Amino acid sequence: MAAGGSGGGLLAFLRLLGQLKRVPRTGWVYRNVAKPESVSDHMYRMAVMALVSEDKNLNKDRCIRLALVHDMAECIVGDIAPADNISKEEKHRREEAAMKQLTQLLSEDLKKEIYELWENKITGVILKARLWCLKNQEYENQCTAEAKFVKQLDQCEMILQAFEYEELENTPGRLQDFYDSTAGKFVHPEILQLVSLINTERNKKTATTCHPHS
Ligand SMILES: Nc1nc2c(ncn2[C@H]2C[C@H](O)[C@@H](COP(=O)(O)O)O2)c(=O)[nH]1
Ligand SMILES: [Mn+2]
Repeated sequence: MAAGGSGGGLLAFLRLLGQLKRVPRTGWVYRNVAKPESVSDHMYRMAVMALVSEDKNLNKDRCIRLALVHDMAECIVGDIAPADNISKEEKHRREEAAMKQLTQLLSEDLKKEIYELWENKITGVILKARLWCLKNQEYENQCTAEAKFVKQLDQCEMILQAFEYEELENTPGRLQDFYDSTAGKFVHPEILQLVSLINTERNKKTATTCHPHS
């Protein structure tokens, strides 16, 4: 690891990043989940989900990097959930400023690498984003197959976590809205297969609870 321009930049970057371990995922906080995971918990499993992908058409290394970077700005901005009713433009503005603050602590090469990986996260099209696409920016504006795959991992990891909370708290079906809001958003075959497995396991639990004597 090369320290950033100011030498102490790398340590400052890593300490800011460490805040992700203490940022609870807002979606669970709003639903009163007892011990909500952190943003880094979420991104770690996403990175492993990318690691175990067998799709040879995807650049797996790039997917892992995108997963590790996609919510990085939340160490400064916090975890903005749809329920916060903050516009995509305002969310992007805050996260863009945070990513600039974070990456300016690193060397020029690393700054460019990490900032460009992050930039392709905007869903929907903004003219500026299209220009970024041309410069091959990644996650923020869903330019590449890898960015689209990682976006689906983002939502798949979330519904898997919702199922696990329902199991842990023995409240089958309680977090149904996470399933409703992501319905139809999964396209990649591997992710569709994983979502199907999650739904099968989850439906068993719900069925058992509805008819405890069955
Ligand atoms: N209730 C819902 N909450 C959602 C949904 N999509 C995301 N979220 C939550 C999960 C996180 O706490 C936060 C942002 O998630 P990102 O991974 O996009 O940073 O919002 C949803 O569909 N329903
Ligand atoms: Mn995420």
